[in-house]
Amino acid sequence: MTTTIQPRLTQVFRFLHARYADGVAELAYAFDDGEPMVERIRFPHAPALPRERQAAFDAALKLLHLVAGVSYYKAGVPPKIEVADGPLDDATADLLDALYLHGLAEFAYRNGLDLRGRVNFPRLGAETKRESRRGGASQPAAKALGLPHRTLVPIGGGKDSLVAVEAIKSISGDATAVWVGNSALIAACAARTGLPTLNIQRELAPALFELNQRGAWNGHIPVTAVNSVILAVAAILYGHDSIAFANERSASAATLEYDGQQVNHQWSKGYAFEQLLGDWLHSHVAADLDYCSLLRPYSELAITRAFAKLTPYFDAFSSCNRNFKLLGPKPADRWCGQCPKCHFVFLALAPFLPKPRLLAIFGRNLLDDETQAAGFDALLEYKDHKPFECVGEGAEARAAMYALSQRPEWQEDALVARFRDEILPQLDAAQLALEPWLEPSAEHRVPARLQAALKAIG
Ligand SMILES: CC(=O)N[C@H]1[C@@H](OP(=O)(O)OP(=O)(O)OC[C@H]2O[C@@H](n3ccc(=O)[nH]c3=O)[C@H](O)[C@@H]2O)O[C@H](CO)[C@@H](O)[C@@H]1O[C@H](C)C(=O)N[C@@H](C)C(=O)N[C@@H](CCC(=O)O)C(=O)O
Ligand SMILES: Nc1ncnc2c1ncn2[C@@H]1O[C@H](COP(=O)(O)OP(=O)(O)OP(=O)(O)O)[C@@H](O)[C@H]1O
Repeated sequence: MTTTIQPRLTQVFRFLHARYADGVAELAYAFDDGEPMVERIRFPHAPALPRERQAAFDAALKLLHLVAGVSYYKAGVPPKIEVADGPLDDATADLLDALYLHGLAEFAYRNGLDLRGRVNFPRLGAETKRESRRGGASQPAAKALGLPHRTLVPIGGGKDSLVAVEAIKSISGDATAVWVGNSALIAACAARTGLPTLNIQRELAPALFELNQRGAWNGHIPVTAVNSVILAVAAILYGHDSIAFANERSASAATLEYDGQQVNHQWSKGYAFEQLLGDWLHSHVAADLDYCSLLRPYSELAITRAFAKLTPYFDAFSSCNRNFKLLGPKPADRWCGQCPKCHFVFLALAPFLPKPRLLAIFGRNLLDDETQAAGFDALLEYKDHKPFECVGEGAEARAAMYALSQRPEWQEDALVARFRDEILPQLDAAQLALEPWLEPSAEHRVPARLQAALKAIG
């Protein structure tokens, strides 16, 4: 029984089954011979699936099962992984090995675990591969399905996805604002976009919370990967040919390096994961289903500059992750004002907004509060590493702070003055310009039909 299992002592993590009926996907997992833990994803008003999309849907659902398993696997991290459907082809196993290793790197680091050599998804053996090649079924090559030219744009309640929405609207792209979960804040942002909306519900297995209470391993999981594959299933089901996330260039930068391994809180928002999943969807699901990030060429500072023009969202959005907890009470204010996301977004918007406007958004001046010094120091990578949160690079935080230290309206505020007097003398002034951060880089996977939207951002 799951209720009696000691998760940290388990030997096998088992992927039991993935089923879909009437708009509900059921994903089942177990430790050892324990009771199934079942996660459910609900797709509202799900249309009947056209027959020509069935194989693509099945492939996407199978990947969702494997990817969403990361929430449960982490509770025990047993030495063996079993997949009831049988071993995986190399591309699928590579994707999952990378996701579980790098997406759980922060979890492993903070729990003193080492997952290297431990995460091994079962692969087809050489003999099986030879057999299947003889039968003509080697590496899968998915067909184009003639999916409608429509884009799913995920909404996270923060600034980034709203910049992506407005960029797509600026080229009159046909798009749906979509979000996973039941956040009222995200729903309000999605409604404000004026786009058609789609709200997919996700229910984690209650057994996971029981395991957590009984001392399971716990920590950060690569939630953007889970949301991405939920949207891949939705794209096939509802008929969209593209999924445009809003993951910035800075998301690829590691939070810290430890024992020769990069630990990146935002790994599944980074470019390496985008490439792995984008290629996998092309080869295993549909040649005409594109997965990309519309903000990939841009730094956080380029994005906050773009967001500073989107005034209609100012009284609806929040980047503070405390709003998005599944369990427990939500904060009274949209911005808690204490966490790394609040610190970073305040700092990164400050160079681009009139000061009274910024203070109205946050209801306070975080840079004139000495008690917040340690939080801002971590953002600047001064005496500390970057926080385990979705924040920009240390160098861009330093560039923003430097810009403020040159502005009369900011330079007397406690933490800006402290930066000027204590931190600035230790820095190389040539590395502190804001302008280079506003230049887009060339690296992205935005499909040709959406590339005009990139110009609306930069
Ligand atoms: C909202 C939040 O930040 N949650 C993280 C927090 O969880 P907490 O225990 O404080 O509360 P709940 O969110 O209610 O979660 C309860 C437990 O459920 C498990 N869980 C939840 C969601 C899920 O997808 N899988 C799960 O296993 C987990 O055991 C929770 O304890 O701390 C947790 C432990 O460190 C984090 O796992 C929770 O993070 C959520 C998965 C989450 O949605 N976080 C996003 C706000 C987030 O971090 N986004 C990243 C995106 C980068 C990436 O994809 O890696 C970001 O903004 O940086
Ligand atoms: N609940 C969700 N459902 C679907 N997509 C989500 C959800 N939460 C976040 N995302 C998406 O994941 C990506 C990364 O999220 P992130 O939190 O960085 O973006 P954001 O909320 O738009 O901006 P901010 O950085 O200000 O928080 C974005 O594309 C966002 O839309």
